[in-house]
Amino acid sequence: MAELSIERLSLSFGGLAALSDVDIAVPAGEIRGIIGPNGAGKTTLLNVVSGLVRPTEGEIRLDGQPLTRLKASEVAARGVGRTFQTSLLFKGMTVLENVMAGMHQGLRASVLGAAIGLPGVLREERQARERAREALAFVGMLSFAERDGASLSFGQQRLVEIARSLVAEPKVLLLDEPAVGLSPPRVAELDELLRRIRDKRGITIIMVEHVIRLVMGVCDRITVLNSGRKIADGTPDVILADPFVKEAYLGKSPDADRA
Ligand SMILES: Nc1ncnc2c1ncn2[C@@H]1O[C@H](COP(=O)(O)OP(=O)(O)OP(=O)(O)O)[C@@H](O)[C@H]1O
Repeated sequence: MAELSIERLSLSFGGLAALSDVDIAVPAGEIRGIIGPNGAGKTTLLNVVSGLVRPTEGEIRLDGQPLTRLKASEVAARGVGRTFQTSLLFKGMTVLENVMAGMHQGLRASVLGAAIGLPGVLREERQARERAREALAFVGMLSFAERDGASLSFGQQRLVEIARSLVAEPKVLLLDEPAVGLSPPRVAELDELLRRIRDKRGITIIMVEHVIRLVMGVCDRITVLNSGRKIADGTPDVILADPFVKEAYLGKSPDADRA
């Protein structure tokens, strides 16, 4: 299990401070929620951690090793996985192939090698398939393996996207609004899936989410951002009782009771 620390992180877009001096320490094996009103900087935070955007200042460390100046592919190779707020699966590819696309470079090369019939790679390709099938079973989507990825509902695609991130065997998984498009019973299943990802796979989870019932139910701790600043950090009970949080987020946001 791995710990992730974010230290004094700041990022400005032109004159706008999207993140200001943000400190977040996520211990190994924790499920951490990141909440805040629209435009608070939550997705920007995930973009900086995953190496898609360079911070103006600050440091990000995985088990003490700096990630801050690495490219996104290098951050992924160190063990930081990611799903996106609105991403869709590749069209014209089956669900299984979509999951296989999440594997590391070496395995992807062998999948390509198998496609053009290179000797010696067929066994590896079978193993890659097996791993992808196992990840699909883990998220409860194995029966969709041979369907076209684009034919799935948005919520189902989000689950497949989680499977795709799992085949890379991340140490830390960043999830951007994984509950979007899920009905309440599916949200309850996602709650259970997140716990299994942590408990069975030993993955630390950092989740940006607006569905408050999910965040309060599954997260060990919650960090609240508002206008790029951290305004609170604590257990769900502490966050629910915090008057600043109520005012900045829970009281005002139409999303607060969306679940
Ligand atoms: N590439 C960019 N260029 C300029 N400004 C940006 C860029 N990305 C984000 N911003 C701005 O940074 C601020 C934080 O945006 P961000 O998307 O991180 O918020 P968020 O908390 O994820 O919001 P939401 O809940 O709506 O997804 C916003 O004011 C946004 O307009």
